Amino acid sequence: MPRFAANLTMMFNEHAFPERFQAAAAAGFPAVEYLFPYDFPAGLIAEKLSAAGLKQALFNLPSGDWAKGERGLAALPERRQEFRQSVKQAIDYGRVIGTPLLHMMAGIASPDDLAAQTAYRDALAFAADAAGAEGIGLVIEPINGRDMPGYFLDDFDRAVEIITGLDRANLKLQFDIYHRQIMRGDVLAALEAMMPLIGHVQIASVPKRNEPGTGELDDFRVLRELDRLGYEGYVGCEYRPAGETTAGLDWRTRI
Ligand SMILES: O=C(O)C(=O)[C@@H](O)CO
Ligand SMILES: [Mg+2]
Repeated sequence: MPRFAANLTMMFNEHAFPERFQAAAAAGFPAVEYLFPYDFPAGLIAEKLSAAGLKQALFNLPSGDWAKGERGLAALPERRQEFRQSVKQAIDYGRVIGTPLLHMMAGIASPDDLAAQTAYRDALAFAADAAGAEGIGLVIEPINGRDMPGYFLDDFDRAVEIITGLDRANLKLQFDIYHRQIMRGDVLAALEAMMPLIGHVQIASVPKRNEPGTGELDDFRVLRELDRLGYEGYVGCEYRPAGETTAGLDWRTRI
């Protein structure tokens, strides 16, 4: 059975963010992930984690002005300085919170734009090296264009090619089963082929992004396949509960 991390951005929204840690632990999760910790002091997040007896699985680098539609800075050449500052901020937080992984979002840019391609590869190498110096891994995640129109990293094969090309031991793929099913399907074959490069996995049902087991894919079969393939990381539960979070958690007993 995979080890699950509750995604506190999507789950336990019945509580204010700082109270979600305790709620996730009470619901039996050993670990948590979320998009951004930056609205709170890193020390407070570390206290909440430790008081709840939780491990941190991952969080994202600052990704620009989310409310205005920004989804990362890495592929935006004109934001290079800000991007580099964001790497520093994420690593400062990561050190205090104790995260093993950071997710670097690419931004809204055309994948065919040569300047964006160069900026992205440069940003990725910079962030991987800076995180690696602190013993932290870096992941990148292909995201489907229906949820995130115009997102630069919109293809799994391209992500694999970029990761392989940069050849950094701490640079891996964030394989979100929900995005893969929407973009390409063929989930089991892709997991097997990409497993050596996978640093983090996330799951939600397709198409509604609710609890696993409520959509078109046999999510439980996919989760058992992760075990068979020897995946040892966390599986982030990055789904929107259909109702109250704890009321929908019985899917974990059906794997
Ligand atoms: O949307 C997702 O999927 C994620 O994993 C986020 O980190 C980025 O929005
Ligand atoms: Mg995801």
